[in-house]
Amino acid sequence: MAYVQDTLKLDNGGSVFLGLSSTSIRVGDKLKVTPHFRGVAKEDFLCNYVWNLDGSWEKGDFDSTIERVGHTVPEYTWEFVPERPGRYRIAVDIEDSHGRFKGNVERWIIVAGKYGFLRPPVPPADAPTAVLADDVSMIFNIASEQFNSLKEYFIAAAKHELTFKEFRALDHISFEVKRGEAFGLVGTNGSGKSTMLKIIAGVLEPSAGKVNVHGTIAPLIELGAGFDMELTAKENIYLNGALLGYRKDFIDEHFQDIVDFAELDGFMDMPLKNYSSGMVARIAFAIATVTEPDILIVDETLSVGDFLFQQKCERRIKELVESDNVTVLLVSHDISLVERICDRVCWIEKGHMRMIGETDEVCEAYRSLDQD
Ligand SMILES: Nc1ncnc2c1ncn2[C@@H]1O[C@H](COP(=O)(O)OP(=O)(O)OP(=O)(O)O)[C@@H](O)[C@H]1O
Repeated sequence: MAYVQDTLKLDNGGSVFLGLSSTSIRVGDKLKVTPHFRGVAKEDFLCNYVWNLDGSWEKGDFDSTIERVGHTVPEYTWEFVPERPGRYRIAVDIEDSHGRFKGNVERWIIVAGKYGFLRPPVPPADAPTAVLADDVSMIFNIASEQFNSLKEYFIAAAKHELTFKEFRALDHISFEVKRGEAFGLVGTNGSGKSTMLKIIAGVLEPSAGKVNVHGTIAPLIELGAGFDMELTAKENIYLNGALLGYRKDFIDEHFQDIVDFAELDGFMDMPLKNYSSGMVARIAFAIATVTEPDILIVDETLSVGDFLFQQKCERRIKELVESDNVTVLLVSHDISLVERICDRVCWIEKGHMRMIGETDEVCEAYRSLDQD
C-alpha cells in the first residue's frame, strides 16, 4: 500500500509527519496511522484523533493524550477500524504541557461500505425531480362492524346498514426526491410507509394531495404482486416483465440473466404457488432490476430472502444508486440497511411526517425512539 505523508512544521523547528497506509479503505479494514516526530520538545504532548465529517467522533480511544513525547521521539503507530462509511479526518495535534495547541497534522480519508460503496453525495438542489409528494393524505374507510361471511356483508349492504369509520393512514405528507437519490422511508409498524409507496407506484389513489413521478417505475411492493401463482415461474417472468413494460424480445434476451440472478435454474417450470416466499422475492427482484429502471421502489420484500440473496440485492441496489441515473425508494425496518444505502430519509409515524433529512440524523433520532 502506498504511504501518503503529510508534514507539519512546528515553530520550534520540529516537524511531524503523518503516514497513512491508505487514503481510501472499506468499513472493517484497518487503517495504519504512523506519525513520525522530529524535534518535538520534551514537554509536548501528542493527541491523535479520528473525526467523522458528519461532526461526530468515531468510537475509539483516540481523543486523548496518549503519551508524553521526548526530544528523540519513537514512532507511534496506531490503527483505526471504521464502523461506518463516510469521510474521516485523521489528525494528530501537538499541545504543550499547558494544553495549548501548537500545531497539527491531518489527512482526510474516504471509507467505503463493505462492498466498496460510499453513499454518493445528495444530488444538488437544482437536480431534476424524480418524485414529488405534495400534501398527500390517505383515508381508508373501515367497516365499523365485523362480518363473519360475505353473505352477512351483502345483507347489511342491501339493508343500507353498512357503516364505515374513517382511518387516516397518511396525513399531509410532502417531500421531494431528486433524480439519482436513494431515499429511505422509516417508521414503526402501520405508520403508512407502504401506503406511501403504493401511492407513488400508482397502485393507490391518494384521498387528497398529489404525487408527480418522472420516469419509469419498477415497484417491488408486495410479494407476489404482478404474479399469477397458478402459472409457472417462466410464464410469470414474461407476465411480470410485460407489466413492467418490457417487450417480449427483451425478456427473451434477458431471460437467462434473470434466472441466473435469482439462482433458480431448474425451477422455471414449477408453478409459482409451489415456490417459497424467498424464491418469489428472488424472481421479483431479478426482473425489476434486469435493466436500470428510472425509479426502483423496494418495500420489505427483500426481508424474506436469505442473507446471501439480501447481500446480493444490496450490491445490485448500490450499483443502481452509483449509476446516478436510478432513483431508489427504500422501506425497511433494517435501519443499518437504510443507513448503508440512503442519502436522505423520511420518518413517518402514525401517518404523520415526523422528520426528514440526512440519513444519519434521521436514523439516529428514529433509533432513540425506544428511549422516549
Ligand atoms: N386497504 C386498506 N384498508 C384499510 N386500512 C389500510 C389499508 N391499507 C393499509 N391500511 C392501514 O393503514 C395503516 C398504514 O399501513 P401501511 O401498510 O402503509 O404501514 P407500514 O408503515 O408500511 O407498516 P409495516 O411497517 O407494518 O409494513 C395501517 O394501520 C393499515 O392497517
